[in-house]
Amino acid sequence: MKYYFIINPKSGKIDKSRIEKNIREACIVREIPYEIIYTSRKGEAKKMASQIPDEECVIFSVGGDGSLNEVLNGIVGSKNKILGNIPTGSGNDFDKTLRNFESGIHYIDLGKINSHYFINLACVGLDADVANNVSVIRNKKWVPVSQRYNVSLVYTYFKYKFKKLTISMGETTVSNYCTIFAVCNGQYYGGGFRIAPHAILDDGMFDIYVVEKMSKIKILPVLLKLIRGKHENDKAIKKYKDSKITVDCEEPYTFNVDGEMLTSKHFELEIDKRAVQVFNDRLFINEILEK
Ligand SMILES: Nc1ncnc2c1ncn2[C@@H]1O[C@H](COP(=O)(O)OP(=O)(O)OP(=O)(O)O)[C@@H](O)[C@H]1O
Repeated sequence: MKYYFIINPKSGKIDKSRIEKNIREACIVREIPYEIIYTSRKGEAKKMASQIPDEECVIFSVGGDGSLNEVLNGIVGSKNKILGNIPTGSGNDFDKTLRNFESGIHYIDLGKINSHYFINLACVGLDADVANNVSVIRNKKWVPVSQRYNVSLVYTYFKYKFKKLTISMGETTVSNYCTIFAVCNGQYYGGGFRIAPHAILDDGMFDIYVVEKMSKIKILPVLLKLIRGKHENDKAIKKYKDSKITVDCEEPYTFNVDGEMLTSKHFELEIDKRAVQVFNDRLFINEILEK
């Protein structure tokens, strides 16, 4: 079976020439036919993945969660293309859940938001704005790469404006101004916050976390608990499990979807059960990431 590697040279800080050398060595030792392709701009990974012949193969995203999302959206629907991930991005949140899954090739669930697929998490509210504003902070050359998320957190905390959402799932409707709304397939977001410690990649359900409007002073302890992974029993945090959700907003609102932005006034989210095969041979992945 052939392996394809789609490398985002701009992801994270890992030296991609070393990764390329490790890929070549790992494939040659195993006598696996392979091809390496580099992206030159945003959006290209999806196109490249969709243009690969629909024959049994593994297509690896070599990058962060944004690149993985692009490759996923390029292969979804194919019965032959298996999704692989060599996590060389800054956050790599999806891999933090996948790496605890059994080694091998597995069918896992996907989330769908309007017509866009996601593998890890879709969120809207303060936490999503922090992730979305990282792209604003990225342009400020005086902010070190390691501090982008923290600077975005402070910037977003002061600028955040609550917006009203109507969230419908099963018998439940939540209609209020929103602090946090996270729809999780994976467990981690924001470069390592374990928002959904009980989320399972193949259970056919989203783990859903909602924090309604509260004063900005009261948000701080909730955020601190979230950062420390101690938020599960906080009364301000409501938890649900469902496979279908609709969200309506009075004005356009921007979801963060696997690290990418999606703006609309109406969102339909649903689980596509066991919709993609993922490659999780940890020996192979770790060999490529080795120094
Ligand atoms: N050659 C390229 N030049 C510029 N941007 C690219 C290129 N290839 C892909 N991109 C875009 O770069 C963005 C960030 O990539 P990615 O998410 O893989 O890395 P990251 O931000 O370092 O990691 P993470 O999302 O895990 O924090 C994505 O939106 C992707 O579409």
